Order: sequence, then structure tokens, then C-alpha cells
Amino acid sequence: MNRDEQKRMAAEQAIRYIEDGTVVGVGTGSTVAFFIEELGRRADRIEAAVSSSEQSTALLKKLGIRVIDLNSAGEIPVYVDGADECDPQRCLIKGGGAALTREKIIAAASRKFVCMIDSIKRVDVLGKFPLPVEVIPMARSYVAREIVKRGGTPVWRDGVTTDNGNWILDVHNLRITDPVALEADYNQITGVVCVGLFANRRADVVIVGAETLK
Ligand SMILES: O=C(CO)[C@H](O)[C@H](O)COP(=O)(O)O
Repeated sequence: MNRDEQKRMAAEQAIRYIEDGTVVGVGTGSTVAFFIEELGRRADRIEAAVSSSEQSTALLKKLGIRVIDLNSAGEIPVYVDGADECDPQRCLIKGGGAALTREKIIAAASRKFVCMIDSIKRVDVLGKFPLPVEVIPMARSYVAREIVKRGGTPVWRDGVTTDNGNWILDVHNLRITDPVALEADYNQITGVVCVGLFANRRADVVIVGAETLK
């Protein structure tokens, strides 16, 4: 099965977690695009979606799905998203699509986080995929120096501005053996808005193609 087939398959599995009449939390990316397609087929059966990006909002609206603000949604039953890497403890690296902050907020506000990946994203130790860190623009150089002190190699994703008006540093050369500790440590750096490490709020269910890991 090629990667797109795996992504579509995972999206077909993920849709089973969505109950009629509920608000759905929706992530961002190419895997999520397949999920939104599935959701579109059930547009009349779901209450609304809370979206993690302008990109997903546009796709949802195109398919006639009502998009509401997180502040009006209350606790969301299920959040569905992709990831860039996933370890055996269901900790994730996310943010390849620069939507990490809103994704992390919606994941935190949801009872269940269903993560869809293709098999290439399964790793024993996180860090081969550069870790995205969203920063306040004026803090970019300072945060980069702090990351270097911690052993990482930050690279500015030049030309990319997030939906929140911020910038992204992609941190290379990491081998993340303690994701909870690294997430907490990076969160302490002044100027960091969000770290694309989802360890504190990790996935509850991971779907790899047609296979569901618990
Ligand atoms: O975190 C993300 C966006 O910020 C995406 O979930 C992640 O980059 C995976 O994307 P794709 O499904 O296109 O491989």
C-alpha cells in the first residue's frame, strides 16, 4: 500500500470514532484532508467542527460542514489529526504543517485524540523529523540560542508565518528519549508559543493505515 492509500485507509478507520450529533475536532495536513472527505459524506449527521487551521476550515466549509469556535464548543468528544512521527508510547512530533499551536489546544480540549499516520512515521525514538517550535517573531534569535544550549540545531522555516502570525524553528539533531521532559523544558523558554512535541497530551488511539494500535 502506498502512503496515500495508507492515509485514506486510516481516515476511513478514524471516522468510526465520530458519533452522530457531535462536534468534531479537526487537525491539519494531507492525512486530515482524507478524513475531511469522509466527514463531508456525513456532513448532515455531525453538529459542527472545530478546526485547527485556515486550511482545514476552507476544506470543511467547502463540504458544507459548519465550523465553530472552540470557545463555543465546550469539551470536544473526539479530536482527529495526523502526525509527523509517533513513538511506541503514542507521543508525537507534529507541526510539519505549521498548525501545531491550534492543534495542541484542540487536542487538550478533547476527551479522545485519534491520530492517523502511515507506517513510515512510526519510530522507536522521536527526533529524526525536525521538531517544530512556534515562536514570537521578535524572540526568534533568542529562542534559537537557547535551543543550541540544549543541544538542538534550530533552522528558521523562512517564509512561513503561522495562522497566529508567528514563526517556526525546526530543531534538528534531536534524539528524544524523554519526550515529557523535553516538552516541559522547551516550554520554559521565553518566546516559545508552542513545542510540536505532543507528550503531555499524547494520542489516545493511533491508526496506522488499516491497523489500530491501542
Ligand atoms: O502536524 C501537522 C500539521 O501541523 C500534521 O498533522 C503533520 O504535519 C502530518 O501531516 P501529513 O498528514 O500531511 O503528513
